[in-house]
Amino acid sequence: MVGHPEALRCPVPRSKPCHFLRPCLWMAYSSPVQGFLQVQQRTDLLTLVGGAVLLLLFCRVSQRLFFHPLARFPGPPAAALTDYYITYYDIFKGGEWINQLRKLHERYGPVVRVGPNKLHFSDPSAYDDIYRDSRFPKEPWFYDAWVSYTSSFGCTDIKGARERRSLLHPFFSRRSVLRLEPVIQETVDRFISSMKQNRIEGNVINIFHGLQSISLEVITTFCFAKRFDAIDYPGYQHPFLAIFLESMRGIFLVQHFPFLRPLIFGLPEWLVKIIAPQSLAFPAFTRTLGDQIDAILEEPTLLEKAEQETIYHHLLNPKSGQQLTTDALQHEANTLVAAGTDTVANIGNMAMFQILNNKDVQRRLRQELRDAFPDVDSPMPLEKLEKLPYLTAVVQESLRLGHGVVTPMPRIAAQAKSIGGYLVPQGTVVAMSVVFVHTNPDIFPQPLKFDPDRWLKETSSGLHNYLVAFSKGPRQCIGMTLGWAELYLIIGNLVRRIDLELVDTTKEDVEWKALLSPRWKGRVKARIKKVEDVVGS
Ligand code: HEM
Repeated sequence: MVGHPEALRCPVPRSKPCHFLRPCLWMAYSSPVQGFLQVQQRTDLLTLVGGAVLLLLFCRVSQRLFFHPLARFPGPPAAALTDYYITYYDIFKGGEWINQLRKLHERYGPVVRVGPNKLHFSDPSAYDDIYRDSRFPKEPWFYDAWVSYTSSFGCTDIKGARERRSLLHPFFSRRSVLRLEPVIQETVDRFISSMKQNRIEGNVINIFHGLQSISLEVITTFCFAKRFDAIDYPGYQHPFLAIFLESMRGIFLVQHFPFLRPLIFGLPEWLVKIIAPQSLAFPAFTRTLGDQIDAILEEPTLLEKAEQETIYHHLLNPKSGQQLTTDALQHEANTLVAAGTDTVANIGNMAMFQILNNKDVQRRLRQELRDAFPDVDSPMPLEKLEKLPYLTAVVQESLRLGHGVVTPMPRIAAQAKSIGGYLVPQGTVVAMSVVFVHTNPDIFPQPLKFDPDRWLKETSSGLHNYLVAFSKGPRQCIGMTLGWAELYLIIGNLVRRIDLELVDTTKEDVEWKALLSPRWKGRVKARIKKVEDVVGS
């Protein structure tokens, strides 16, 4: 009706305006004035909406700060208001969340509110309360980002996870791992041969990359009966390993900004390459593993022809009673390869640095291994390595200081429960990084010192309860037996059969930032001093 004569004629239809009012009314409904009024109305509307938003915000802020069930727990107000508090340390400060957690616990005590609905604990007693409770599911917000919701790792449904674990369990049993020991040994042998070759060429070795290629070879052989031949790559830098590391960064990004997921997976590759090239790593990672699964599904005889049993024998076993979709097979592959590669390499990296950096540890370990295997040519069976007390203590101490997974793994308190002595309301997201158990000075005096002897004292039997690198409870690491086996065989063989020395490496090189696992700030570099003997040379 704007500007319509009818509209001008009957603004006040029932009362006849006096002469004085008429021009005023005309003015009021003429275009410029009406425009002004419209602007006015719009401003009013904006003010109204703005006011409503501010009111809602005010209510939200007050609810989170003063009336939320977690309001009584101490912590920074910013964390009580938004989960982006953690995002800031995880993403913008690049893996600084654990350091910030340390500061928060120093300031606020053993329990800190780290998100609107999240608590983090630092008292070791809380670890069992959280992770051993079979009623506490994994938190979907955290685990969905791994694009492995139907896998053993990513499944947040308690019953679903139990079923998947029971399907996988036979493969990870002690008996299975012993049966597969020759695969690990053969991989370590190839690695030692390649190190000898590097020595001839005068190359310094990046220990972490070397160990990553061993663990990748082992897990892909176990999964798909296929080697990636990562050990044969120059500098042990198989492209898959670079993709793998980048994809971890991409996952963290998607975790904090879930709206990015359809962008990464939906947009054409050329566009993502321009906008966020690093995020392409994850699709590339899953594609590489997807290709392995497609190959098995197209040619099932690949598994039959395999020299040893593989994980996919179990997953595709019709007798299991579980029919896995292609997506589920893919998710499990993502999980197994990621979980089996980085963890072992990280702990091994810490172990080799500490051994080579500490002459006394190196001397005692070598002596024990020499006594057990006087002939350097003789095989070093896992069962015999496991009986060596000092080697065992070195592995334990490496697990303690290498941690395994450092980012706090969140669980949902399915019921109100006392955790670390604090009554936590039902529905709260609770977590505790293993770092707070492994570096607790009351349990491990001088916690940052690499001291294998702490595991050998008569009083140390209770210490095992506080070695939680593989976590605890119903979602404890399913590959724990395999992880231990790899560490015994890698460390035992490397220390007994070659004489390594560090090159330009200091303890700052094993400082880390948290990106699920520790991400080393530097590199542990070493070269062979003397070859006592090398298998396959
Ligand atoms: C030293 C080596 C290893 C360490 C320190 C380690 C540590 C861990 C930790 C802390 C978890 C619990 C994660 C969570 O709470 O969500 C876990 C889970 C898992 N790990 Fe390991 N791991 C190691 C080796 C392996 C290996 C070799 C495999 C073999 C594929 C493996 C497969 C898994 C799987 C499938 C899960 C998920 C289990 C579940 O949620 O039910 N891990 N690991």
